[in-house]
Amino acid sequence: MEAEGSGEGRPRAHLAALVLARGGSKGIPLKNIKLLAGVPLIGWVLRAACDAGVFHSVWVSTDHDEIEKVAKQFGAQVHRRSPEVSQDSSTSLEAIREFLNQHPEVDIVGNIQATSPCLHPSDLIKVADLLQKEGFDSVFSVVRRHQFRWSEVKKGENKMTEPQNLNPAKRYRRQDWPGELYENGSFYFAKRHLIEKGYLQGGKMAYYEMRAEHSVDIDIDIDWPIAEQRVLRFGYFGREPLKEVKLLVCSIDGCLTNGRIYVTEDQKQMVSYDYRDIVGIDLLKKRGIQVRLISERDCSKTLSAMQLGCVAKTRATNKLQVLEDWQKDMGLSWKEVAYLGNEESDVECLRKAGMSGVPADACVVAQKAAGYICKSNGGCGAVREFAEHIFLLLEKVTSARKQLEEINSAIKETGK
Ligand SMILES: CC(=O)N[C@H]1[C@H]([C@H](O)[C@H](O)CO)O[C@](OP(=O)(O)OC[C@H]2O[C@@H](n3ccc(N)nc3=O)[C@H](O)[C@@H]2O)(C(=O)O)C[C@@H]1O
Repeated sequence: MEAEGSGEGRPRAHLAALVLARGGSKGIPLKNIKLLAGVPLIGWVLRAACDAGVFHSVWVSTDHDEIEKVAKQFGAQVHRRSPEVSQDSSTSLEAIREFLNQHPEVDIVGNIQATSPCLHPSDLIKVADLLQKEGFDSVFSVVRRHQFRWSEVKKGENKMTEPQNLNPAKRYRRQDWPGELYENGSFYFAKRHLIEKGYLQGGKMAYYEMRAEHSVDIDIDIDWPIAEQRVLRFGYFGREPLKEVKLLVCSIDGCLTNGRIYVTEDQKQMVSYDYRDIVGIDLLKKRGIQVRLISERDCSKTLSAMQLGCVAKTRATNKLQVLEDWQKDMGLSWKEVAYLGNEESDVECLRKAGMSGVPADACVVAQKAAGYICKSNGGCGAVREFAEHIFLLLEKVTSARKQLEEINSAIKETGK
């Protein structure tokens, strides 16, 4: 994470990334650490900031214990802020000033907003360059929009609406009009002296134009599901190259079923499953992903009755061992294995698998170990949902390759 000197014997100005994440929020409770596509909201931008390699320090300013924990998990340092700058009415500028007061070593601070989770290291590398090499005092993110604006007419006003940026007699087609630049709220970088004077934007200013598909701003509750789809498609997933999943191992009781066992008077056992999950398994198989099932219980009769056509291991006292054996047989690395579990006995497999998920009603330890928490409960569509998550990540593998190329070319361009 540590940024290097300028190479001319003069150390570069201390550039700090600062994510503001108070505990209270107007709409969604504890929004800043709510899971977005299986990752806590602040995690998305912290991952990009840490991996950019241009910051001397990466910080989260918070007033909340749980947010502090998550921030540290994602490699950030934590500034515990005062209640005065943690109110609904507190501005970002107030919180940034408080941070700077307590950190005299920082020369330039970048307020990266967690509410814009599609940020990429390549963006931050270019911004650092504008500040440190090209000498800008402040840089903020914008996005290009092709939107025609009209003046507002208040009720009772005897006025007509007027076109603001178009000529109705000659309406441009999208491709004939460059559009306009809008602040998109992803980040605001500024030198200390500006912020101390009460400005986030000022001095020698520059904007940084972000790609439209990376420009996501979670403002209200309904933005959340849209943002979720966006990060899965366009977000930054970390440095480690993603690998295609080749095998899904699914725990039977509590994932494929809801865990309930009905016992009849003649001692027969019955479980129920959701047909959507069977569709999920079929879709995975069609995409060339093997699905195997695992249970601690002897449920072989139930399984043969279900006719799923999946390899299964019942009475598995050591699930990790079973997975390791399967991996060896199939010649797979952990990265190529996805695991859906719900119990304490699944925790090790969840931790090791390249992709891991739990149904919404999984036990807490399993939830903590998993990368993705389904919205559906076990036996009620969790397998189908996790399959969908795997498909989106497969698309991601392709775009991650492109991202890596972009990071490398950004580094080359800026000569770092
Ligand atoms: C730099 C700045 O002025 N940011 C403001 C932005 C910005 O103008 C828009 O994003 C532009 O599109 O707007 C606000 O944005 P919002 O309230 O969503 O805050 C953005 C993120 O910053 C955290 N935050 C904000 C203020 C504060 N005192 N402490 C904080 O921790 C929030 O928890 C959230 O993660 C707004 O909509 O009211 C309030 C923010 O203060």
